[in-house]
Amino acid sequence: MIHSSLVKHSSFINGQWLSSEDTFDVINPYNQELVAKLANANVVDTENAVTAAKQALKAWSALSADDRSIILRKWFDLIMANQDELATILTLEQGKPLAEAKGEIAYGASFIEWFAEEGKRVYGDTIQAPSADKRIVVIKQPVGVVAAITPWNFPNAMIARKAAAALAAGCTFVIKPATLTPLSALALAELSIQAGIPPGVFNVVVGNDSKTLGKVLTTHKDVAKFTFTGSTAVGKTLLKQCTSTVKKVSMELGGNAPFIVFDDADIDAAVKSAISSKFRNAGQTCVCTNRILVQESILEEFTNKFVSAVKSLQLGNGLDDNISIGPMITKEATCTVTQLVEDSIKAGAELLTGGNSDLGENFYQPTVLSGVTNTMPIATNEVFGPIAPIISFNTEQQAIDMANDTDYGLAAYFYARDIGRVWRVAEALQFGMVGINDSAISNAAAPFGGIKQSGSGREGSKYGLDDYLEIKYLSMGGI
Ligand SMILES: NC(=O)c1ccc[n+]([C@@H]2O[C@H](COP(=O)([O-])OP(=O)(O)OC[C@H]3O[C@@H](n4cnc5c(N)ncnc54)[C@H](O)[C@@H]3O)[C@@H](O)[C@H]2O)c1
Ligand SMILES: O=C[C@H](O)CS(=O)(=O)O
Repeated sequence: MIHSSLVKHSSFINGQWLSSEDTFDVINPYNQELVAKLANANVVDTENAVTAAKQALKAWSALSADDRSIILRKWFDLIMANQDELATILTLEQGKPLAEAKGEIAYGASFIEWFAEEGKRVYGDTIQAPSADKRIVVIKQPVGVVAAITPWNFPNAMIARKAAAALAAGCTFVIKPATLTPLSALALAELSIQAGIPPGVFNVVVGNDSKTLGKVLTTHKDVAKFTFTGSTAVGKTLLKQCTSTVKKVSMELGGNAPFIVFDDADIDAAVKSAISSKFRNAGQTCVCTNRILVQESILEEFTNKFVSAVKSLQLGNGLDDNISIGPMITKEATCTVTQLVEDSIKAGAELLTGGNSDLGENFYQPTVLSGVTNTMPIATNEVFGPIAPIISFNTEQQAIDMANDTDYGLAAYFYARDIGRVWRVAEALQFGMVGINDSAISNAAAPFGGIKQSGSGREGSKYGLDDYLEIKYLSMGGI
């Protein structure tokens, strides 16, 4: 168990901490030890959270963007002042190495800093009217109460990335974080109090009956907008549930990122980039490299250098120094990747390094498979684990066709130096985000999001507010 003033044990609704006899456990993925027992929210609690957000909306949206900015900036300052403690809580509930957890806290906070300023840049229009006695004005207003559901793999940043834009736009917010990793969200709630965010503006509902709580958030008539980050399968279910009240919806879903290495690439740079993109968060990242496509003429050189680098990665407890890969989130997740590897080897792939680990039930070694085809399970599924499948190709068009042969369209990466190739491949790849000689693509200034079955909408950047604003057209006659 962890003892910190930022560790909270119940939902946060209308500025109050809820209590309940019914509890659920938060478990440390490293050793399966109990981290905390939390009060389990129910339907009524969730409805009360929406009501609190609706009641707080008028006053919060009536504040000037500057006044909201001051409060959000204070929230950012408090998060950064508590970065180490927040990171420790995050690693205890999610497992990632502490250095990555600290990075996630700063990354999540950067969206609050970004939208504290961006909220001041909501602009409207005046439009030339068709007749002299009319005037046309376009204004933008906050959509209203926003409900959100987020995943376990980035338990701080996925919430901050949404709440920052929603609050800056003048909306109020109800979040149901992942059942496996609720502590980071509750710590943000505690700091929201200290920042002066009024009761009802930021509400956190925690519970282990996601389906029931999610049904309230996707069907409640007072929720104007629903935003989800998670798997494509769950996203489709929630999207359907939102139709009954025609909510404004944004979806950040699954991915199947290709990492293409062409024969004109800087191979050493490509190896380093592929390692960080593949093994960040033990491969449990939506924009992780999922398939490595290497041109035949450089396949041996790239593979040898990549395998050598993988063998230097250290598996262990995220709280310890010099650990590059922590545990996977659950035993079930480990079993899933084990099956994907075994099925691909049966289909003809070769294990170059890695495989099962004796460190514990949630551990799987950083693994490289060669001789993989784009139709093997390890290439067609979102692996969400520390497995690097290497697929060879001959021509540029073959690489593009293989990269695009997926229902996902979130992130893609490629390494090349010929300027003509860079433009041809960048424009041909069917993904929302493309890293060119770069795989560190996530930041608050850029529009994060996907196409196809990776979702809709964008988070971060000047585009990130659009999802939380409604356009209103004013027609003035009789002038
Ligand atoms: N595109 C992005 O920005 C992004 C970011 C992070 C993760 N992801 C994706 O999320 C997935 C991994 O996260 P996960 O395992 O938590 O995903 P998940 O879809 O299983 O769960 C996500 C959230 O939905 C909740 N949930 C699950 N079933 C539900 C239901 N029937 N009704 C209501 N809520 C429900 C969970 O409790 C959790 O809070 C991967 O596919 C990954 O690619 C995408
Ligand atoms: O897993 C999904 C996250 O959005 C990854 S990132 O931290 O935004 O790159």
